[in-house]
Amino acid sequence: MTTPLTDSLDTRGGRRGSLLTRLLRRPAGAISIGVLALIVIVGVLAPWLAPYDPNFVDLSITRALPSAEHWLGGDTTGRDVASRLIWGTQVTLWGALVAIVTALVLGVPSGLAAGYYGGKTDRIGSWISDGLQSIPGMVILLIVGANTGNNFNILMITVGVFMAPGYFRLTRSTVLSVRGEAYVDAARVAGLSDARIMVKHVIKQVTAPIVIQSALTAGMAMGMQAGLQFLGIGGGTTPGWGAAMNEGFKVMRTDPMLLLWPSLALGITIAALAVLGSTLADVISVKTPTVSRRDRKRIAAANAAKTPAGTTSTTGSISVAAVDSAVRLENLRVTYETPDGEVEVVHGITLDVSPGEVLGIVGESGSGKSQTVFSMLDLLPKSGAYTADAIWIGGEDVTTLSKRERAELLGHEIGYIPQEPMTNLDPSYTIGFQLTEPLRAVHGMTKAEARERALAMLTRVGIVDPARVMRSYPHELSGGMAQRVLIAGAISGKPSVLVADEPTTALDVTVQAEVLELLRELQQEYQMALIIVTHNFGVVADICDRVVVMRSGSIVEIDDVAPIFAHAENPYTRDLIAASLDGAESRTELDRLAVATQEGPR
Ligand SMILES: Nc1ncnc2c1ncn2[C@@H]1O[C@H](COP(=O)(O)OP(=O)(O)OP(=O)(O)O)[C@@H](O)[C@H]1O
Repeated sequence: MTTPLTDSLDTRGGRRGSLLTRLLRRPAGAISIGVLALIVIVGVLAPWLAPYDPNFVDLSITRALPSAEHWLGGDTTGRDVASRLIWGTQVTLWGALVAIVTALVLGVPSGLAAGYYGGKTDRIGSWISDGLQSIPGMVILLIVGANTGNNFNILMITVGVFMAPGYFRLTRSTVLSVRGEAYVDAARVAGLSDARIMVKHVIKQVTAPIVIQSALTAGMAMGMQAGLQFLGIGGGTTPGWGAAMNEGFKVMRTDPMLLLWPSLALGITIAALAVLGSTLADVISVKTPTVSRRDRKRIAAANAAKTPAGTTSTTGSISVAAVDSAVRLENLRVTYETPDGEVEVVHGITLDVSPGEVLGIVGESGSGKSQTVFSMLDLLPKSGAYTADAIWIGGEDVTTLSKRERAELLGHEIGYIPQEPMTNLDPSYTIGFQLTEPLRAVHGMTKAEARERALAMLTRVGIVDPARVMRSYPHELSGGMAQRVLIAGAISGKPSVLVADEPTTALDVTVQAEVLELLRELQQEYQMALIIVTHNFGVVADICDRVVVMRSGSIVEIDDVAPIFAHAENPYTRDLIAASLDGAESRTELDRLAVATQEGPR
């Protein structure tokens, strides 16, 4: 049976032009960009625009007033003020660029590593960053200046070093928030390497705050540079604006214009950078795509619907030989480091899944279902750890493999379908990119091959207009469509085991039935072993061959579905069945609802 598509494209939002276009639409953005563009043009074209050599002395124009030959007059030693100001633009911009590039090169990669890897990397990075911030920068600059003959470039690199902690902290905190996003875990599950995830899914989120920070940092770097030159450090023969301010300051009473021109140039540039920074912040935050309110409500309602309960005991079952199992866990234990010490949350469970079998892992919230599958996928968070006598996947004990070899199984041997489809898709990329990226990076397909496979998979999971969906962003899809997209992604690598963690919990009731039907069809078509984590015995009744019942980190019962429903041995299983089926729509009821939805007006 083919699965009809009942979800519709939600076309809210969409693209609103490039960043530059959106900036230019705002008066503050247009003015600041215009001013800065003019300053950059003056700086770059200084050799052609400046009418005189900035250091050429013509005593006849000493303290001369503005004239047709010397637009801003002459300074106290007979040099052309306009030429020095124009060359000063180039020097000031260059100094700011050196400082920003230094700060970026030091701060961003270290912030990325600290946020992404955490642990020791984070601690060391944070110590260095805090240490740098506690050192009085000006004292170090004076020492560096004294020891390098006031070398301008070295001084600006030093300024950049002291600005690096700003980038480090910004990048680290942005990465920490992105790192927890489900779509980053989804990218790992799809088999992408850390480096690729960092480049494609993390750096993109960090770019916007860094651009804003750079606009503000440029102003600060110019201010520091001018301050140093004002103190007579790092000026040399280079006529920077700060050096010009120093000279003007000395004759402020008699020739105030000599102080006014460089101060104006510096003030206008820093103000334009500050305005650009805040407009950028506005524009970028407006653009960020988000999950629609309807989908947020749906996800929140589904999460709230989960119910708790409580008991213990441990059992295991081996139905086939290890090498013949699609998956077999032997004596799996999962522990977490907590402030109160180590806590064991899965207590030595043993279970197996045969090729082509659908196994349900059922239990109340907190019973250890997710920890069990995360251990299987090697995706426990950093504070968690597992031990097992063996974990067999595809006839191989994967506990003997390295972390990297384990990661290579993801996307190839094991596919994963998450609980909340929306949060598992990166809002910054089109569906097409997110489907083709693992196919190209993990399966080595060409762009065309990956696109063809992705289109075929989308068609297979019941998406009626796959080309259009490929061009869409996640926020343009409904929850059901997003889940179909994730299913398409999970099976596109043709895994032999598919793990689905509460795949229907976040979906509308009518869509739940369709998605379960689709999973069953795909499992039979591809002859995959399907492990389905659920708290709902209704799902078990619909789709599973065998069921593992978990409670408080232990298995209380394992059996085929029919005998479990007919005469479950454990009272907890019987309670769970009663609780799940009471008030939950039966398969027939779900089918009836789905048919009514397809037939009736939408
Ligand atoms: N990061 C963590 N630190 C400490 N304990 C944790 C952590 N994550 C999970 N646990 C504990 O592990 C136990 C099992 O959690 P698990 O997520 O496997 O439950 P579950 O059965 O999948 O429930 P749910 O259906 O709510 O996801 C719970 O008691 C939970 O509190």
